[in-house]
Amino acid sequence: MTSPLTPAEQDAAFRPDHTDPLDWSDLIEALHRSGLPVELSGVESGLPGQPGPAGISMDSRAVRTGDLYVGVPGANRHGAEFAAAVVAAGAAGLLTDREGAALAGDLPTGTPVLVVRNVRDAVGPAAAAIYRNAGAGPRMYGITGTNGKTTTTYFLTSLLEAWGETTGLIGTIEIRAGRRSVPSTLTTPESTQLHALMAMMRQEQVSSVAMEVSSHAISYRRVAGLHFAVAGFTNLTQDHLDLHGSMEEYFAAKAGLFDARRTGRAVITLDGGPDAPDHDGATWGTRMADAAGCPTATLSLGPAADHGGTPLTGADWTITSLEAIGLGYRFTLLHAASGRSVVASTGLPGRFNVANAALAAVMVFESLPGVEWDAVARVLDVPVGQGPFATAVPGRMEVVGQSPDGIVDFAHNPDGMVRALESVRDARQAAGNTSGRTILVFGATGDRDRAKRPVMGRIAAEWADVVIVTDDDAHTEEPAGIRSEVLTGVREAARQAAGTGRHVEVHEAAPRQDAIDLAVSLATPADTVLLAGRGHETVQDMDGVDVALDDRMELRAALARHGFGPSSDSHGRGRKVDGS
Ligand SMILES: CC(=O)N[C@H]1[C@@H](OP(=O)(O)OP(=O)(O)OC[C@H]2O[C@@H](n3ccc(=O)[nH]c3=O)[C@H](O)[C@@H]2O)O[C@H](CO)[C@@H](O)[C@@H]1O[C@H](C)C(=O)N[C@@H](C)C(=O)N[C@H](CCC(=O)O)C(=O)O
Ligand SMILES: Nc1ncnc2c1ncn2[C@@H]1O[C@H](COP(=O)(O)OP(=O)(O)OP(=O)(O)O)[C@@H](O)[C@H]1O
Repeated sequence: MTSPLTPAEQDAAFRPDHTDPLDWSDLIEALHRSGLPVELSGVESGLPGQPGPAGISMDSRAVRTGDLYVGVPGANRHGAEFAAAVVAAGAAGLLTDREGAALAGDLPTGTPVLVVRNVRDAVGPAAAAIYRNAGAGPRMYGITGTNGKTTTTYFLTSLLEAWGETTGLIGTIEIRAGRRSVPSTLTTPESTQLHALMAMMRQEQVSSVAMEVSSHAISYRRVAGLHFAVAGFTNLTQDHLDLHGSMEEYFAAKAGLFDARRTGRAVITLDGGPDAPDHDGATWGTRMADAAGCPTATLSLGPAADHGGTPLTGADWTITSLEAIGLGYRFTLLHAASGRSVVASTGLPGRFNVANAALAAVMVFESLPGVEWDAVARVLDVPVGQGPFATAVPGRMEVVGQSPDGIVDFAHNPDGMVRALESVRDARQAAGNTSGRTILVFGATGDRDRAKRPVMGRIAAEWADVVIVTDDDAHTEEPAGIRSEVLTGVREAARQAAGTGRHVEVHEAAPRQDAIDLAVSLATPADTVLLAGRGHETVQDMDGVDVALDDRMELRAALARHGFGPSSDSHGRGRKVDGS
């Protein structure tokens, strides 16, 4: 992910207008209360008289005067290497581990150095204390899962706003506090920034925050010191194995969110993804519900599940019917305990967006138990294309052209690819379009999870009629090498398809702008051009060079160049997909 902001600009955007300095003794006391013994060095006799920290940062490029600088060990270096420079630039003191204290060298006399055993454990509690976040602040909604986090957070804020809440949003695309918004760098920011943000949310009188919680964030303790009123789980499928090593480890990282010390109530989607291998028919969702350490409500997607399943028995909430209308859907959600149902609709293509909308609705119901059912029904039960789940989410199944349909989606892992490809095929079928083809443009990211490249290549050729392999963020890797690994999978599946009489046309084209133009040049009005992988992103990282590239703009321009028109509102007549 690439942000147009520098680390310092990004960090500045997250800070509240003012924070009173925290006494050093109060900071040490807060760490002790969190079970973290602190050794103090750098001060000869007791704590210094000067003010304690009024901010906190773990990046030397973003440190401000008066900050506590946190030196964490990283993959490339130890952050404490920068301690002398940041103290000279005005940092109030250093929080680090033993190794960091040694690396920091001689700091000016009187600079407090707080030494803890595992510094990542201490950052969240220290930041919470500095920004006075204990027990204060907006109601927090956390979302985890491989896919659907961003979309669900947008649906959540949109629904909460319909109830008159002032919302904040923290995720892959942007960070919003009321009316303030900045583009994101990470899906879940570091805890230094998260706690600053919480203070800013209070300042902006935000009452509820929807936040994506990545597995990286849990593993790196970024959410330490935060408390979620409700946390939701979408699904688990292959991704991020470079960090976690195995699906079991990836699952365990996600499960860490549903710890009673961190979360008040869990909402777990049971059938949002595939079965968990070697667990006797259990899905990752049913395993997550079993593993959750806090009170849990379960959601079964039934007809909105992958390939349209039967609802799982015993779920607290169930989607009982689903109707496709234009590119969107209308669905019914049943609450088992009360026997009551609500009808809701989403304007976004893809059954998975019904799953995201249902999860958002259940999380709100579960967080506001006294809420008036009829008031909720009035907000949700509106025509497709209206209401809280009509919200377009930037770069998520975003429709930018029609005849041919031109769609930009962020699918960048195997499951996301299958879902996106399936939904465009379903939409054509439901519209009675039998001649249209799927023309897919995608690539894989460099320096990340190589194992998924051929897998995504195979999926592309299994589902699309024309596959154009191009570049994504190559980072420091050679782009042609990445394309070739993807193409291995594409060609293998295309050969298999040929054996069954299905022809898949395969191309390699770069740069990405050329690939998009090629896709549109091959399209007829009955086809769908799907650009997968980059979604809302506007900058492509090619060996450290930021190249301006927005798939949505490129696709619009290519459609116009080839004489096709832009999209118009597409909500048409109803077509029954499934349900009771
Ligand atoms: C691979 C990875 O996760 N790296 C994280 C890690 O960086 P690192 O170990 O490479 O750090 P390093 O370069 O060795 O530096 C060590 C320390 O020195 C500091 N430093 C370094 C250089 C400098 O000039 N000044 C300075 O202060 C760094 O801020 C860091 O604290 O520690 C840093 C500080 O805590 C993180 O910001 C950084 O996240 C990077 C930016 C990142 O891209 N992470 C991605 C993979 C990520 O977290 N993604 C998830 C999931 C997204 C998804 O679901 O798809 C997310 O939540 O975004
Ligand atoms: N519930 C879902 N199940 C499966 N796939 C989904 C789901 N929701 C969205 N997708 C697919 O995954 C892509 C990413 O969606 P979204 O950004 O909402 O997820 P995310 O979890 O935030 O991903 P990331 O953290 O990588 O941004 C979408 O563009 C779509 O192709």
